[in-house]
Amino acid sequence: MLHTKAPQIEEVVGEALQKAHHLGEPLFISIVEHIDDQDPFQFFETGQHIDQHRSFWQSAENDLTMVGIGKASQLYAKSKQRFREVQSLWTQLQENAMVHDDYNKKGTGMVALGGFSFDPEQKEDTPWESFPDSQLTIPAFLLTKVEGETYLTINALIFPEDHQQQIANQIQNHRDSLLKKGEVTGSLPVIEQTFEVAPEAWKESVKKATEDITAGLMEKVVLARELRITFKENVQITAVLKALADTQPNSYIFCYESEGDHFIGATPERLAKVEERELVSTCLAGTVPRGRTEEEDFKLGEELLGDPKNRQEHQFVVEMIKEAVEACSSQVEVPNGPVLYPLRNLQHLYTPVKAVLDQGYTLLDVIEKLHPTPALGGMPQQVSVEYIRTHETLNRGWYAGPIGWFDAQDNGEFAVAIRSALIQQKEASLFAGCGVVEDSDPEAEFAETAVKLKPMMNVLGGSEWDM
Ligand SMILES: C=C(O[C@@H]1C=C(C(=O)O)C=C[C@H]1O)C(=O)O
Ligand SMILES: [Mg+2]
Repeated sequence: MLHTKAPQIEEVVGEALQKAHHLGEPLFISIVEHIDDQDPFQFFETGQHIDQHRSFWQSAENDLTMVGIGKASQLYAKSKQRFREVQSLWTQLQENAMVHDDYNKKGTGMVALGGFSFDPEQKEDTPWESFPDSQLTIPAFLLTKVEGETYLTINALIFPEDHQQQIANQIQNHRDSLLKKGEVTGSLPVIEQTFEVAPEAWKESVKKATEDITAGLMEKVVLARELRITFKENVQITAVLKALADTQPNSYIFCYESEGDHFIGATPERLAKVEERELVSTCLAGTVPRGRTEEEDFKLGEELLGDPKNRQEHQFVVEMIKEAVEACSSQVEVPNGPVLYPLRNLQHLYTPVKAVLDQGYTLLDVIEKLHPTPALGGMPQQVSVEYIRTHETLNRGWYAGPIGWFDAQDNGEFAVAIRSALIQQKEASLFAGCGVVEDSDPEAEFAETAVKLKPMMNVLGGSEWDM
């Protein structure tokens, strides 16, 4: 990879064309510029006129926002080896790339954004036809807000037969229209109908799972259920996204647009983050609602910390993550017990795991080892995933799968896509699951999933909705 100063787009395209001719194959170009402050939601909104393939990511710590418009290239892999395949496609793409970047900030330049489905062995497509087993996009235009500064990356794949002027003009025009100032004006949707998919059968399945656990089949399994909504009109996605960001602190705000469908959510759960080889993973499992008063809130939190059933749910996650992290890193630090992680509608048990990633491993290697953790699959991993495949009637698609990004400097972060919805024009499917252990009570687990649906319901016109 070649690093030089950011020159005129036309010059870069010309230079890339010459090289592409010489090589007889396409060449990837990436140009990073420092720009004036730009509203990411407006950028996302304007981007729909350029390509209906967009992505949005805001970290839970709110220190990194990225908005991708269009696709300069994509990484796909279908097999069980999908994480490795994506990694090797990524390495290949970087070999033939010309990068013009004066800043070298994380999340700028060549960045891949996207995700993976929960279970690549799930045969059913509906309703996830637009979201393949893995889809990572290197956007044509990427807005990055990091360390209080704003950057725009232009990425393009230049083919030997391309026309210099035409390509340069097109890039320049799109760039200029994306950076025009304006307001996001859309409104939140109005619900026509909500439909809870088979609640009684779901409670039965929780009961059956507790029996199977008692019989020794496994120790924990996460079972999810679905809520379907129809709206009066097509959902205005930017308004929903902005409302999520406004109402869900301490959460990753994400949206992936693929062939007109949107997968959107506000998840609190980090899977793994790597920055300059420092690895952080997170154990998040065990749940109670927030209290209506400060007193009630405190009481609920204390009860959660002392509750054996929730502690057990959590402990399985800690054990598995610790083992997976130890397999690829050193100096692993795990606190002795969990603390509370407060969200707007619920509070969880939280244990961070820190380590230094060993040479030779990448973020995707870590994701491969971790996914799915017992927070989304169960314990043991293989048995619980198969149990979900056979007993859960919904198709998880990207729900509970790893979503995130990585850049060419091996920085990156993945979260698990919970507290989320698949939105298809006037329809939405919301998903929520819970960790079932031996002492789980079906009614209580049902109530827990209802609270987990709240963050999405509240921004989808369901503010009156209560369990
Ligand atoms: C599966 C979900 O959440 C997971 C299950 C939790 C639990 O059962 O206590 C808590 C956090 C997540 O690990 C979901 O929100 O859909
Ligand atoms: Mg739970």
